[in-house]
Amino acid sequence: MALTLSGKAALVTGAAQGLGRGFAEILLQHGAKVALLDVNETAGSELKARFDEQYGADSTLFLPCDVSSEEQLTDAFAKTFERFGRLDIVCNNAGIGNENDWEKTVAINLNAVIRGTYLALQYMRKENRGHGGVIVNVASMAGLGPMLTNPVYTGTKHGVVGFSRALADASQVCNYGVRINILCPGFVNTDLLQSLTPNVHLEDSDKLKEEYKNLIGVLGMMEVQEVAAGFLELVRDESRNGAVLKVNKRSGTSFHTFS
Ligand SMILES: NC(=O)C1=CN([C@@H]2O[C@H](COP(=O)(O)OP(=O)(O)OC[C@H]3O[C@@H](n4cnc5c(N)ncnc54)[C@H](O)[C@@H]3O)[C@@H](O)[C@H]2O)C=CC1
Ligand SMILES: CCCCCC(=O)/C=C/C=C\C/C=C\C/C=C\CCCC(=O)O
Repeated sequence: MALTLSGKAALVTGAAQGLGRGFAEILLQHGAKVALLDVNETAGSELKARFDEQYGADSTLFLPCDVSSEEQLTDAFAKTFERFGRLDIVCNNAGIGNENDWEKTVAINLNAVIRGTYLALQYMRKENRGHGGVIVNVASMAGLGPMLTNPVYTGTKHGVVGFSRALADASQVCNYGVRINILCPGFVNTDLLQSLTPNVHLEDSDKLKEEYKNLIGVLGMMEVQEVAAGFLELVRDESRNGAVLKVNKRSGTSFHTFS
């Protein structure tokens, strides 16, 4: 069965640009209302203005939010529920790749995904006030195998995969009425890839840079829309819980594979 998105309310973190923006837009195109959370207030406000023209001002809400702040994330969930009167879809997407400030990377990529998932359950679980729903946690193919230039990033993404799979099974056993799925893209053409800097904790960065280039050669480079289609599948396919969807590209075609 495919979930109907019209009349549903969603929350997407890191929504101002890149993949988060693509996920928010595909939800809007299918009739959902979307709370856009991002730490970048300028980009978030500009996007909200653009979405107002295309989808109407009532369809979105921009909430400035640093997901690594417990107070800000909790407040953003409360404001979303207050505004839309319900919460059905949550995408924990915000992520960074800073290996040098690795504590910040763990705080955003893993701790905030855990907190965002628990907050989502609080609002969506059927035995609370919720209608049930779906959570999509954005990991990476680096959540399934090693990315040599980015060991901390790799660790956080493996953490997202393991945490989300365990909770998906718990949700099923305990009848929460909430599906939890995991999206693992390969390389996508966004600003994140421009933010890679040499890792001060590692030596011989030239060899690692070579590895990185080779990996892009093997996995290819995707555009946001190709990944957004996979995201939509995880949201809409009601038979999917605990699904890990790999999206990558070869010979110009993007592949969706469940593992
Ligand atoms: N671009 C790629 O090749 C891939 C990206 N991913 C994952 O996709 C997710 C999105 O990445 P991209 O769109 O590529 O990156 P991006 O850098 O283009 O966008 C990330 C967004 O998150 C926001 N953000 C960063 N820190 C935040 C915080 N503390 N609180 C709230 N918002 C924050 C940024 O302001 C930005 O709008 C990340 O989790 C990333 O790890 C996964 C696989 C591949
Ligand atoms: C911080 C740098 C930006 C990284 C963006 C990103 O997440 C890209 C990931 C691309 C590939 C992942 C790298 C290594 C994983 C290697 C093999 C995984 C294969 C696992 C499998 O097929 O099951």
